Amino acid sequence: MLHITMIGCGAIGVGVLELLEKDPQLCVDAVIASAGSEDLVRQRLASLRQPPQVLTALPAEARPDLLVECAGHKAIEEHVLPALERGIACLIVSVGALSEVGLVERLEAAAARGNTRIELLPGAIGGIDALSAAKLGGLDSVAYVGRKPARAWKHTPAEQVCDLDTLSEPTVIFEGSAREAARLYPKNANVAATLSLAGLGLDRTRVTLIADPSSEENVHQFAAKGAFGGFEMSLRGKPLQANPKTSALTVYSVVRALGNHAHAISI
Ligand SMILES: NC(=O)C1=CN([C@@H]2O[C@H](COP(=O)(O)OP(=O)(O)OC[C@H]3O[C@@H](n4cnc5c(N)ncnc54)[C@H](O)[C@@H]3O)[C@@H](O)[C@H]2O)C=CC1
Ligand SMILES: O=C([O-])CC(=O)C(=O)O
Repeated sequence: MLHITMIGCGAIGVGVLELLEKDPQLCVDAVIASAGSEDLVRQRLASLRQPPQVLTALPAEARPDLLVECAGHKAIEEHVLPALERGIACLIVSVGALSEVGLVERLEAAAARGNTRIELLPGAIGGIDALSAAKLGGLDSVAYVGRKPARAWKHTPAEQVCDLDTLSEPTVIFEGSAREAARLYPKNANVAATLSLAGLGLDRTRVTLIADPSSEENVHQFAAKGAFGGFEMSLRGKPLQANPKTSALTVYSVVRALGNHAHAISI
């Protein structure tokens, strides 16, 4: 059995814990919550058969097999970097955090010192395997369009671009590089960062973000061209009820990745 510690216990975290109850080969022993939110997190976990322990940091003596981040960009600096230094393998869902200049190199250095690894999870998008394979032959262009219902852009810089409450037609709220998208939209542009890290890089991947008042789905589309040929992908994700910014597929992506570490055959 694999012993896991999870960072963050919000919409993704709770969804992952509920699904993992069905897998006897995986056990989340502890969740790391933001300081001050421990009681709220314990309430969220109360319906689980074996609720994990709630902590605010990984204890010095703890050695989980895996640490999985489902919290947000700040958790990478706060929890993932120190865990890597201690030799704990980490899975990351807040991939947009890697848009901060120098953070990729710091993560690599920490993992090297700890003799361990970091896995960036696909989350709400698919096709990362094909894109990162295509990169080996050389890519010419990768363009990504992320389209979400207007409510998913609440409390983001999109509020300075348009009035989300009265929006009547699809509106482009951002055009630019994946690095800038991930910096400005840390809860909405992780997919843009993932595609760019798998493909042409954070500065050469073009990103368009759209608020669409008539959509009920988080739609992720990308097109790639290169020596391998061409690739177009369109994924219509259902948002999680607990957080309309986040697609349900992100939960399944985390559970799949954890299962692949535990099961005899990974796919
Ligand atoms: N790669 C992908 O496709 C996607 C990635 N994400 C990332 O996942 C993150 C979490 O998503 P949700 O669960 O929907 O958000 P959420 O807001 O429902 O839950 C996040 C939880 O993490 C906790 N948290 C935040 N910072 C923390 C820290 N430093 N240490 C411990 N706990 C912390 C919060 O208190 C909250 O309970 C997002 O912020 C986003 O960065 C989200 C959707 C898709
Ligand atoms: O869950 C999604 O649809 C994608 C998302 O929020 C992100 O890319 O950060």
